[in-house]
Amino acid sequence: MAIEAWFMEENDEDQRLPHHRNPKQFVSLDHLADLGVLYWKLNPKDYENDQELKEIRESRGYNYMDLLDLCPERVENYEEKLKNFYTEHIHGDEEIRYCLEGSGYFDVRDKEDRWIRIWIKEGDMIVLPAGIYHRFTLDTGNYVKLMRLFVGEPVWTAYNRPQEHHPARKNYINNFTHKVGVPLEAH
Ligand SMILES: CSCCC(=O)C(=O)O
Ligand SMILES: [Fe+2]
Repeated sequence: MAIEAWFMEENDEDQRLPHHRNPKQFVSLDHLADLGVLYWKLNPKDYENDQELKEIRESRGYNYMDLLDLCPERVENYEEKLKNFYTEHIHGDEEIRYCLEGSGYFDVRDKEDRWIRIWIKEGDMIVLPAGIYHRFTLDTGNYVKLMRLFVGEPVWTAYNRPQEHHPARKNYINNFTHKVGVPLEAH
């Protein structure tokens, strides 16, 4: 099954809960693609020899790779990292994550500044475009193992909102939000 995403109910409940609206309001992959969010379903079992992953990495130039095993025993400053992950931010580059085990939520802002919650599970790979406001939390399963990919030397710097003057933000706005409904000839 494809990935699930939905509009979030914003309230003070535990961030690890699903935060569905009532009734549930799901978001399609097309809607995510409109925001510049890319998605692939891959086979996580033998990721070291996966031809499909290899092809994605080659075609998009993702030559850097490491693994993030998100549990207190394996991550320094675990609590602080989790807190930073859930603070709304952007990056100067794409954020590319491939879920090998466990699950978690990537929240992204849509064009009307609503939160969309994207549920990442084993085999889900997503790319968040540079400049999109986002955050991440574990779900109630409390564990995820992610592959992180990057073009060249990785830069993980997070710029917390507001960042309206950041070049990556301006670029994102130009590419993904301004041109909605405008015919191609008009550009
Ligand atoms: C746990 S990876 C996702 C968190 C995030 O947004 C980031 O690392 O910048
Ligand atoms: Fe991020």
